[in-house]
Amino acid sequence: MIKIGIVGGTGYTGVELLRILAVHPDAEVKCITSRSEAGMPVADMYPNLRGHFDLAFSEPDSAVLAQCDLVFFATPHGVAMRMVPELMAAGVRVVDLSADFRLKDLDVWAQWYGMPHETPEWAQKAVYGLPEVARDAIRQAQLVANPGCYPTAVQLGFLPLLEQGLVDPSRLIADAKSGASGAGRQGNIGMLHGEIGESFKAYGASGHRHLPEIRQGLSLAATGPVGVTFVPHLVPMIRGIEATLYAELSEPADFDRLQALYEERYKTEPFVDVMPFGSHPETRSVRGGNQCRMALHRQEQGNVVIVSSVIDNLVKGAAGQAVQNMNIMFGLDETQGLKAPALLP
Ligand SMILES: NC(=O)C1=CN([C@@H]2O[C@H](COP(=O)(O)OP(=O)(O)OC[C@H]3O[C@@H](n4cnc5c(N)ncnc54)[C@H](OP(=O)(O)O)[C@@H]3O)[C@@H](O)[C@H]2O)C=CC1
Ligand SMILES: CC(=O)N[C@@H](CCC(=O)OP(=O)(O)O)C(=O)O
Repeated sequence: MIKIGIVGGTGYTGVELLRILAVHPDAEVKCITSRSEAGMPVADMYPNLRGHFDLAFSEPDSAVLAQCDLVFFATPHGVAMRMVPELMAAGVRVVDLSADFRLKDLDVWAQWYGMPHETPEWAQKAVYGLPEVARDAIRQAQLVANPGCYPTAVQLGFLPLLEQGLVDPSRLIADAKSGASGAGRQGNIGMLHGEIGESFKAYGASGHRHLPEIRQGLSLAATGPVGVTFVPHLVPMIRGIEATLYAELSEPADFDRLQALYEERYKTEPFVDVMPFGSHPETRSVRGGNQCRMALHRQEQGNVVIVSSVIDNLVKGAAGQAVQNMNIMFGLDETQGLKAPALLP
Protein backbone atom coordinates (compact mmCIF):
# COMPACT_ATOMS: atom_id res chain seq x y z
CA MET A 1 0.00 0.00 0.00
CA ILE A 2 1.26 3.47 -0.89
CA LYS A 3 0.93 5.77 2.11
CA ILE A 4 -0.59 9.05 0.92
CA GLY A 5 -0.68 12.54 2.38
CA ILE A 6 -2.79 15.35 0.91
CA VAL A 7 -2.02 18.97 1.71
CA GLY A 8 -5.08 21.12 1.07
CA GLY A 9 -7.92 18.66 1.47
CA THR A 10 -10.89 20.99 1.56
CA GLY A 11 -10.56 22.39 -1.95
CA TYR A 12 -12.21 20.93 -5.04
CA THR A 13 -9.08 19.15 -6.23
CA GLY A 14 -8.42 17.80 -2.71
CA VAL A 15 -11.86 16.24 -2.45
CA GLU A 16 -11.57 14.92 -6.00
CA LEU A 17 -8.31 13.20 -5.03
CA LEU A 18 -10.16 11.58 -2.12
CA ARG A 19 -13.04 10.45 -4.35
CA ILE A 20 -10.59 8.73 -6.70
CA LEU A 21 -8.32 7.32 -3.98
CA ALA A 22 -11.34 5.91 -2.09
CA VAL A 23 -11.51 3.11 -4.66
CA HIS A 24 -7.80 2.82 -5.44
CA PRO A 25 -6.65 -0.67 -4.44
CA ASP A 26 -3.00 0.26 -3.80
CA ALA A 27 -3.27 3.58 -1.98
CA GLU A 28 -4.11 4.42 1.60
CA VAL A 29 -4.68 8.05 2.64
CA LYS A 30 -2.93 8.58 5.96
CA CYS A 31 -3.19 12.32 6.37
CA ILE A 32 -5.23 15.13 4.88
CA THR A 33 -4.62 18.70 5.91
CA SER A 34 -6.65 21.84 6.33
CA ARG A 35 -5.74 24.64 8.69
CA SER A 36 -9.23 26.11 8.78
CA GLU A 37 -11.07 22.76 9.30
CA ALA A 38 -8.51 20.89 11.44
CA GLY A 39 -10.32 18.37 13.62
CA MET A 40 -13.39 18.07 11.39
CA PRO A 41 -14.03 14.56 9.99
CA VAL A 42 -13.56 14.61 6.24
CA ALA A 43 -16.95 12.96 5.68
CA ASP A 44 -18.69 15.69 7.67
CA MET A 45 -17.55 18.22 5.11
CA TYR A 46 -17.96 15.95 2.09
CA PRO A 47 -20.84 13.52 2.75
CA ASN A 48 -20.18 11.71 -0.55
CA LEU A 49 -17.15 10.26 1.31
CA ARG A 50 -19.14 8.88 4.27
CA GLY A 51 -18.17 5.26 4.76
CA HIS A 52 -14.95 5.71 2.80
CA PHE A 53 -12.76 7.75 5.15
CA ASP A 54 -12.61 7.83 8.96
CA LEU A 55 -9.90 10.50 8.84
CA ALA A 56 -10.30 14.05 10.12
CA PHE A 57 -8.54 17.07 8.62
CA SER A 58 -5.35 17.96 10.45
CA GLU A 59 -2.92 20.89 10.52
CA PRO A 60 -0.10 20.49 7.97
CA ASP A 61 2.76 18.84 9.87
CA SER A 62 5.98 18.11 8.01
CA ALA A 63 6.93 15.31 10.40
CA VAL A 64 3.66 13.46 9.65
CA LEU A 65 3.89 14.13 5.92
CA ALA A 66 7.49 12.87 5.91
CA GLN A 67 6.19 9.41 6.88
CA CYS A 68 4.16 9.16 3.68
CA ASP A 69 5.40 7.61 0.44
CA LEU A 70 3.70 10.26 -1.66
CA VAL A 71 2.28 13.67 -0.86
CA PHE A 72 -0.16 15.50 -3.14
CA PHE A 73 -0.28 19.28 -2.86
CA ALA A 74 -3.76 20.59 -3.70
CA THR A 75 -2.96 24.06 -2.42
CA PRO A 76 -2.86 27.55 -3.92
CA HIS A 77 0.29 28.62 -5.73
CA GLY A 78 3.25 29.39 -3.46
CA VAL A 79 2.56 26.75 -0.78
CA ALA A 80 4.26 23.66 -2.21
CA MET A 81 7.44 25.46 -3.18
CA ARG A 82 8.05 26.27 0.49
CA MET A 83 7.21 22.82 1.90
CA VAL A 84 8.72 20.57 -0.77
CA PRO A 85 12.45 20.79 0.13
CA GLU A 86 11.89 19.18 3.54
CA LEU A 87 9.86 16.36 2.00
CA MET A 88 12.45 15.83 -0.73
CA ALA A 89 15.16 15.55 1.93
CA ALA A 90 13.06 12.91 3.70
CA GLY A 91 12.81 10.91 0.46
CA VAL A 92 9.08 11.50 0.01
CA ARG A 93 7.75 11.73 -3.55
CA VAL A 94 5.47 14.64 -4.41
CA VAL A 95 2.84 15.44 -7.03
CA ASP A 96 2.05 19.14 -6.92
CA LEU A 97 -1.32 20.14 -8.42
CA SER A 98 -0.50 23.84 -8.18
CA ALA A 99 1.67 25.71 -10.67
CA ASP A 100 4.74 26.03 -8.42
CA PHE A 101 6.95 23.70 -10.44
CA ARG A 102 5.40 23.83 -13.90
CA LEU A 103 7.54 26.50 -15.54
CA LYS A 104 11.29 26.28 -16.13
CA ASP A 105 11.75 30.00 -16.77
CA LEU A 106 11.42 31.38 -13.26
CA ASP A 107 11.40 35.02 -14.35
CA VAL A 108 8.29 34.21 -16.34
CA TRP A 109 6.92 32.30 -13.34
CA ALA A 110 7.49 35.27 -11.03
CA GLN A 111 5.85 37.62 -13.51
CA TRP A 112 2.65 35.53 -13.74
CA TYR A 113 2.40 34.34 -10.15
CA GLY A 114 3.37 37.65 -8.56
CA MET A 115 6.13 36.37 -6.24
CA PRO A 116 9.72 35.26 -6.59
CA HIS A 117 10.29 31.50 -6.79
CA GLU A 118 11.81 30.31 -3.53
CA THR A 119 13.15 26.90 -4.56
CA PRO A 120 14.57 27.31 -8.06
CA GLU A 121 16.65 24.14 -7.88
CA TRP A 122 13.51 22.04 -7.38
CA ALA A 123 11.70 23.90 -10.16
CA GLN A 124 14.47 22.75 -12.50
CA LYS A 125 14.46 19.16 -11.21
CA ALA A 126 10.67 18.76 -11.29
CA VAL A 127 9.19 16.72 -14.14
CA TYR A 128 6.21 18.27 -15.95
CA GLY A 129 3.66 15.53 -15.52
CA LEU A 130 1.87 15.16 -18.82
CA PRO A 131 2.06 11.35 -19.12
CA GLU A 132 1.43 11.34 -22.87
CA VAL A 133 4.72 13.23 -23.28
CA ALA A 134 6.92 12.43 -20.30
CA ARG A 135 6.01 8.96 -19.03
CA ASP A 136 9.60 7.72 -18.68
CA ALA A 137 10.74 10.83 -16.80
CA ILE A 138 7.66 10.67 -14.53
CA ARG A 139 8.52 7.07 -13.61
CA GLN A 140 11.89 8.22 -12.21
CA ALA A 141 10.75 11.54 -10.74
CA GLN A 142 10.72 12.48 -7.09
CA LEU A 143 8.79 15.68 -7.82
CA VAL A 144 6.07 15.92 -10.46
CA ALA A 145 4.44 19.20 -11.50
CA ASN A 146 0.89 18.27 -12.44
CA PRO A 147 -0.18 20.28 -15.50
CA GLY A 148 -2.89 22.94 -15.39
CA CYS A 149 -6.37 22.16 -16.64
CA TYR A 150 -6.44 24.34 -19.76
CA PRO A 151 -2.84 23.39 -20.66
CA THR A 152 -3.80 19.68 -20.56
CA ALA A 153 -6.70 20.06 -22.99
CA VAL A 154 -4.77 22.39 -25.28
CA GLN A 155 -1.47 20.51 -25.40
CA LEU A 156 -3.03 17.10 -26.02
CA GLY A 157 -5.08 18.57 -28.86
CA PHE A 158 -2.16 20.24 -30.64
CA LEU A 159 0.67 17.76 -29.96
CA PRO A 160 0.48 15.44 -32.99
CA LEU A 161 0.44 18.37 -35.44
CA LEU A 162 3.44 20.07 -33.83
CA GLU A 163 5.49 16.93 -33.29
CA GLN A 164 5.22 16.20 -37.03
CA GLY A 165 5.86 19.84 -38.05
CA LEU A 166 2.67 19.93 -40.11
CA VAL A 167 1.38 23.36 -39.10
CA ASP A 168 2.61 26.93 -38.81
CA PRO A 169 3.70 27.01 -35.14
CA SER A 170 3.53 30.80 -34.98
CA ARG A 171 -0.23 31.06 -35.50
CA LEU A 172 -1.91 28.65 -33.11
CA ILE A 173 -5.25 29.60 -31.55
CA ALA A 174 -6.84 28.00 -28.46
CA ASP A 175 -10.37 29.10 -27.69
CA ALA A 176 -11.17 27.39 -24.38
CA LYS A 177 -14.19 27.23 -22.07
CA SER A 178 -14.30 26.03 -18.48
CA GLY A 179 -16.90 25.24 -15.87
CA ALA A 180 -16.88 27.19 -12.60
CA SER A 181 -15.10 24.53 -10.50
CA GLY A 182 -11.92 25.60 -12.32
CA ALA A 183 -11.85 28.61 -10.03
CA GLY A 184 -11.50 26.34 -6.98
CA ARG A 185 -13.69 26.17 -3.89
CA GLN A 186 -12.45 29.48 -2.58
CA GLY A 187 -13.27 31.09 -5.91
CA ASN A 188 -16.76 29.59 -5.87
CA ILE A 189 -17.78 30.45 -2.33
CA GLY A 190 -20.07 33.41 -2.66
CA MET A 191 -20.29 32.97 -6.44
CA LEU A 192 -24.04 32.46 -6.51
CA HIS A 193 -25.93 30.95 -9.40
CA GLY A 194 -27.39 34.39 -10.05
CA GLU A 195 -23.90 35.67 -10.78
CA ILE A 196 -22.85 33.07 -13.37
CA GLY A 197 -26.05 31.34 -14.55
CA GLU A 198 -27.54 32.22 -17.94
CA SER A 199 -24.33 33.98 -18.91
CA PHE A 200 -21.08 33.24 -20.76
CA LYS A 201 -18.00 35.39 -20.89
CA ALA A 202 -14.38 35.49 -21.94
CA TYR A 203 -11.80 36.44 -19.34
CA GLY A 204 -8.03 36.82 -19.34
CA ALA A 205 -8.19 37.65 -23.05
CA SER A 206 -5.23 39.98 -22.77
CA GLY A 207 -3.18 37.35 -20.95
CA HIS A 208 -3.74 34.36 -18.65
CA ARG A 209 -1.16 32.53 -16.52
CA HIS A 210 -1.74 29.32 -18.47
CA LEU A 211 -0.39 30.95 -21.62
CA PRO A 212 3.32 30.55 -20.69
CA GLU A 213 2.65 26.96 -19.60
CA ILE A 214 0.95 26.12 -22.90
CA ARG A 215 3.75 27.86 -24.80
CA GLN A 216 6.45 25.94 -22.89
CA GLY A 217 4.86 22.55 -23.63
CA LEU A 218 4.07 23.24 -27.27
CA SER A 219 7.51 24.66 -28.05
CA LEU A 220 9.06 21.44 -26.75
CA ALA A 221 6.77 19.47 -29.07
CA ALA A 222 7.58 21.75 -31.99
CA THR A 223 11.30 21.88 -31.06
CA GLY A 224 11.20 25.63 -31.55
CA PRO A 225 9.28 28.73 -30.57
CA VAL A 226 5.51 28.79 -30.95
CA GLY A 227 3.01 31.66 -31.07
CA VAL A 228 -0.26 30.92 -29.31
CA THR A 229 -3.36 33.02 -28.83
CA PHE A 230 -5.24 31.58 -25.84
CA VAL A 231 -8.55 32.93 -24.62
CA PRO A 232 -10.38 31.22 -21.72
CA HIS A 233 -14.12 31.54 -21.10
CA LEU A 234 -16.32 30.82 -18.10
CA VAL A 235 -19.48 28.83 -18.83
CA PRO A 236 -22.32 28.18 -16.38
CA MET A 237 -21.60 24.50 -15.68
CA ILE A 238 -19.70 22.97 -12.78
CA ARG A 239 -17.17 20.67 -14.46
CA GLY A 240 -15.57 20.46 -17.86
CA ILE A 241 -13.30 22.17 -20.35
CA GLU A 242 -13.81 22.33 -24.08
CA ALA A 243 -10.92 23.72 -26.10
CA THR A 244 -11.45 24.50 -29.78
CA LEU A 245 -8.01 24.65 -31.39
CA TYR A 246 -7.04 26.12 -34.75
CA ALA A 247 -3.81 25.54 -36.65
CA GLU A 248 -2.89 26.39 -40.24
CA LEU A 249 -1.29 23.64 -42.29
CA SER A 250 2.17 24.51 -43.63
CA GLU A 251 1.43 22.52 -46.79
CA PRO A 252 -1.79 21.04 -48.13
CA ALA A 253 -2.47 17.74 -46.37
CA ASP A 254 -4.84 14.85 -46.67
CA PHE A 255 -7.20 15.02 -43.69
CA ASP A 256 -7.70 11.24 -43.70
CA ARG A 257 -3.96 11.03 -43.00
CA LEU A 258 -4.23 13.61 -40.22
CA GLN A 259 -6.97 11.54 -38.62
CA ALA A 260 -4.76 8.44 -38.94
CA LEU A 261 -1.86 10.40 -37.42
CA TYR A 262 -3.93 11.30 -34.33
CA GLU A 263 -5.21 7.74 -33.98
CA GLU A 264 -1.67 6.39 -34.23
CA ARG A 265 -0.20 8.97 -31.81
CA TYR A 266 -2.70 8.11 -29.11
CA LYS A 267 -3.51 4.45 -29.79
CA THR A 268 -1.65 3.20 -26.72
CA GLU A 269 -2.76 6.05 -24.48
CA PRO A 270 -5.32 4.80 -21.97
CA PHE A 271 -6.87 8.22 -21.43
CA VAL A 272 -6.90 9.85 -24.86
CA ASP A 273 -9.79 9.01 -27.15
CA VAL A 274 -9.60 10.18 -30.74
CA MET A 275 -13.17 10.19 -32.00
CA PRO A 276 -14.22 9.74 -35.64
CA PHE A 277 -13.44 12.70 -37.92
CA GLY A 278 -16.05 15.44 -37.64
CA SER A 279 -17.38 14.37 -34.21
CA HIS A 280 -18.24 16.89 -31.53
CA PRO A 281 -16.93 15.69 -28.16
CA GLU A 282 -19.04 16.90 -25.27
CA THR A 283 -17.83 17.76 -21.77
CA ARG A 284 -20.50 15.48 -20.31
CA SER A 285 -18.82 12.53 -22.04
CA VAL A 286 -15.81 13.00 -19.73
CA ARG A 287 -17.57 14.26 -16.58
CA GLY A 288 -15.97 12.51 -13.59
CA GLY A 289 -13.65 10.49 -15.89
CA ASN A 290 -9.95 10.83 -16.67
CA GLN A 291 -10.35 10.84 -20.46
CA CYS A 292 -9.45 13.52 -22.92
CA ARG A 293 -11.70 13.10 -25.96
CA MET A 294 -10.91 14.91 -29.14
CA ALA A 295 -11.99 15.16 -32.76
CA LEU A 296 -10.63 16.76 -35.93
CA HIS A 297 -12.57 19.00 -38.29
CA ARG A 298 -12.09 20.81 -41.59
CA GLN A 299 -14.28 23.51 -43.08
CA GLU A 300 -14.91 22.98 -46.80
CA GLN A 301 -11.49 22.44 -48.44
CA GLY A 302 -9.67 24.83 -46.10
CA ASN A 303 -6.13 24.47 -44.78
CA VAL A 304 -7.03 25.08 -41.13
CA VAL A 305 -7.08 22.05 -38.86
CA ILE A 306 -9.71 22.40 -36.13
CA VAL A 307 -9.43 20.18 -33.07
CA SER A 308 -12.08 20.00 -30.38
CA SER A 309 -10.66 18.63 -27.10
CA VAL A 310 -12.63 18.00 -23.90
CA ILE A 311 -11.62 17.02 -20.37
CA ASP A 312 -13.05 17.19 -16.87
CA ASN A 313 -10.96 19.99 -15.34
CA LEU A 314 -11.02 18.31 -11.92
CA VAL A 315 -10.05 14.85 -13.24
CA LYS A 316 -7.73 14.79 -16.30
CA GLY A 317 -7.19 18.51 -15.60
CA ALA A 318 -6.15 17.95 -11.97
CA ALA A 319 -6.79 15.05 -9.53
CA GLY A 320 -7.17 12.22 -12.06
CA GLN A 321 -3.97 13.17 -13.87
CA ALA A 322 -2.26 13.43 -10.46
CA VAL A 323 -3.31 9.83 -9.65
CA GLN A 324 -2.25 8.73 -13.13
CA ASN A 325 1.16 10.25 -12.36
CA MET A 326 1.26 8.47 -9.00
CA ASN A 327 0.49 5.15 -10.71
CA ILE A 328 3.36 5.72 -13.15
CA MET A 329 5.79 6.78 -10.38
CA PHE A 330 5.06 3.63 -8.37
CA GLY A 331 5.07 1.21 -11.30
CA LEU A 332 1.35 0.43 -11.01
CA ASP A 333 -1.17 -0.14 -13.77
CA GLU A 334 -1.59 3.44 -15.01
CA THR A 335 -5.38 3.15 -15.01
CA GLN A 336 -5.66 1.95 -11.40
CA GLY A 337 -8.40 3.92 -9.60
CA LEU A 338 -9.28 5.66 -12.87
CA LYS A 339 -11.20 2.97 -14.72
CA ALA A 340 -14.72 4.28 -14.08
CA PRO A 341 -16.45 5.68 -17.16
CA ALA A 342 -17.69 9.26 -17.15
CA LEU A 343 -21.01 10.16 -15.56
CA LEU A 344 -23.61 10.62 -18.26
CA PRO A 345 -26.23 12.05 -18.27
N1 LIG B 1 -9.96 23.72 -9.71
C1 LIG B 1 -9.38 23.24 -10.81
O1 LIG B 1 -10.03 22.90 -11.82
C2 LIG B 1 -7.90 23.09 -10.86
C3 LIG B 1 -7.10 23.52 -9.83
N2 LIG B 1 -5.74 23.35 -9.90
C4 LIG B 1 -4.86 23.83 -8.84
O2 LIG B 1 -4.95 23.00 -7.69
C5 LIG B 1 -4.71 23.76 -6.52
C6 LIG B 1 -5.88 23.62 -5.56
O3 LIG B 1 -7.03 24.07 -6.23
P1 LIG B 1 -8.48 23.96 -5.60
O4 LIG B 1 -8.69 22.62 -5.03
O5 LIG B 1 -9.40 24.42 -6.65
O6 LIG B 1 -8.25 25.10 -4.46
P2 LIG B 1 -9.02 25.63 -3.28
O7 LIG B 1 -8.70 27.05 -3.22
O8 LIG B 1 -10.44 25.24 -3.39
O9 LIG B 1 -8.35 24.86 -2.01
C7 LIG B 1 -7.11 25.12 -1.49
C8 LIG B 1 -6.74 24.16 -0.32
O10 LIG B 1 -5.44 24.50 0.14
C9 LIG B 1 -5.42 24.74 1.55
N3 LIG B 1 -4.48 25.82 1.81
C10 LIG B 1 -4.60 27.13 1.47
N4 LIG B 1 -3.52 27.83 1.83
C11 LIG B 1 -2.68 26.95 2.44
C12 LIG B 1 -1.40 27.08 3.05
N5 LIG B 1 -0.74 28.26 3.09
N6 LIG B 1 -0.82 25.99 3.60
C13 LIG B 1 -1.46 24.79 3.56
N7 LIG B 1 -2.69 24.61 3.00
C14 LIG B 1 -3.28 25.68 2.45
C15 LIG B 1 -6.86 25.09 1.89
O11 LIG B 1 -7.18 24.70 3.21
P3 LIG B 1 -6.85 25.56 4.52
O12 LIG B 1 -6.79 27.00 4.08
O13 LIG B 1 -7.96 25.26 5.45
O14 LIG B 1 -5.52 25.03 5.01
C16 LIG B 1 -7.66 24.24 0.90
O15 LIG B 1 -7.86 22.94 1.43
C17 LIG B 1 -4.52 25.22 -6.96
O16 LIG B 1 -3.15 25.50 -7.08
C18 LIG B 1 -5.19 25.23 -8.32
O17 LIG B 1 -4.70 26.24 -9.13
C19 LIG B 1 -5.19 22.72 -10.95
C20 LIG B 1 -5.92 22.28 -12.00
C21 LIG B 1 -7.35 22.44 -12.05
C1 LIG C 1 -12.67 28.85 -14.56
C2 LIG C 1 -11.39 29.27 -13.88
O1 LIG C 1 -11.36 30.23 -13.14
N1 LIG C 1 -10.30 28.52 -14.15
C3 LIG C 1 -9.00 28.80 -13.58
C4 LIG C 1 -7.96 27.87 -14.11
C5 LIG C 1 -7.93 26.56 -13.45
C6 LIG C 1 -6.77 26.33 -12.49
O2 LIG C 1 -6.96 26.26 -11.32
O3 LIG C 1 -5.55 26.21 -13.01
P1 LIG C 1 -4.15 26.31 -12.16
O4 LIG C 1 -3.92 24.99 -11.58
O5 LIG C 1 -3.08 26.65 -13.08
O6 LIG C 1 -4.34 27.39 -11.16
C7 LIG C 1 -8.53 30.20 -13.96
O7 LIG C 1 -8.74 30.62 -15.08
O8 LIG C 1 -7.82 30.79 -13.13
